[in-house]
Amino acid sequence: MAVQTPFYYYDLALLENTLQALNDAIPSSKFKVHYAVKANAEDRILQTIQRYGLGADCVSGNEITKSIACGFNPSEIVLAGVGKSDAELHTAISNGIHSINCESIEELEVINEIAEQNNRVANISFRINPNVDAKTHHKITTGLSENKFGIPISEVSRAIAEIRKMEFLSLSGIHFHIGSQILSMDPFIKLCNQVNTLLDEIEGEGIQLDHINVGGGLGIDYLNPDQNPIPDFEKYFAVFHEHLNVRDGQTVHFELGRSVVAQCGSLITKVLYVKKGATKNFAIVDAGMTELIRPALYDSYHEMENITADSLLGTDNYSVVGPICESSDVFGELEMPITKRGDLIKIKSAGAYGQVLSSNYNLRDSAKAYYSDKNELTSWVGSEKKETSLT
Ligand SMILES: Cc1ncc(COP(=O)(O)O)c(C=O)c1O
Ligand SMILES: N[C@@H](CCCC[NH3+])C(=O)O
Repeated sequence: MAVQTPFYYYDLALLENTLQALNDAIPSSKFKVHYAVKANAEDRILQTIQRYGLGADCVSGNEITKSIACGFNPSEIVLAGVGKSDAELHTAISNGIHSINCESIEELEVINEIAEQNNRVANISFRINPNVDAKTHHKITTGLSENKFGIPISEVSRAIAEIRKMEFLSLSGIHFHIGSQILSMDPFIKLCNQVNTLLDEIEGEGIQLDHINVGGGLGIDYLNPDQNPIPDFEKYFAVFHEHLNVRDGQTVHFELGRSVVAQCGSLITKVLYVKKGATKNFAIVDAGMTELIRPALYDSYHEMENITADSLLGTDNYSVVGPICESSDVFGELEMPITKRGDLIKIKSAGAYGQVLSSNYNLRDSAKAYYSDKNELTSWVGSEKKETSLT
């Protein structure tokens, strides 16, 4: 079978185990998880997640349309985004999604107009910027005052005054998202404390909210993906169960992306050349920042493994680089079994913010996705090389 490298490989059994672990860890019937579609929007991934009862957190009109096509009920879809276009708002409102996370007072008037055109009342959550430091990479921090996201806490009263004037809007919740790849629970505890104070204030204005959306952000173990394939959902949910003062009748929404899908995906790439450089060996592979941009964008670490090398031949150090015409097109440096042209390298933890962030820069072809429940691929790897497992 002709299989073109590079390709994404998704372990659906691991995805299902992760979803089961997530559901088992939910401590309260008031908790509802919406999967952040931006992390991976492959049909089969979305369909699997939908089967486990999660809702969808979208950031574009196309994500809403795709989520509905993959089986999500519009009443379990939320939309966020600092710059929603009129067309995207039409998509959200005409489909009757659960709520729109409004990120500025300026946006309210536009949403109100579009709701009126659709002759519907739109449920609004205020996305509030809590100025909580997520203590993660600065490029994926979203809840600090300097970030573009959300309404500043100091503006909440004004936002309430404005929404009261809008005939086609109903304030049903508040929303937060402080950042991504968060491993310490401290920022989430700080967030809970901020939310509690704000809930008191909002209730002081005579408003009862039906949901509190605390966003996503739970991190994964990029350093030990094989040992820790499933994040500690129990510890994460316990923080909110313990620290959030949820009122009777209120639900708590979560928007988890990375923690659901990162570990089930890998990028499989073939070694084109092993080149002896002046100071190091380069393993030049056929995947690049076009298939996985995280190392180039955030200097992020992804574990790699030569899955076809003969381990008896010894090891050497390699800088694994892609073919793209950019010096940042580097996946990392590591010691691997002696590597040669034609070997396959598995770049792990690529299921989140991998394929969705791919591009055709340098006019490259788009890499395809394969899934573990089709054994065509395992036999392909086996016939190309020696018997090896992708999982
Ligand atoms: C508003 C919002 N919700 C949810 C997520 C998902 O975050 P994560 O993949 O870290 O769980 C993001 C991305 O950071 C986001 O911007
Ligand atoms: N793209 C980022 C996460 C951003 C999340 C979206 N707000 C990453 O790969 O880590």
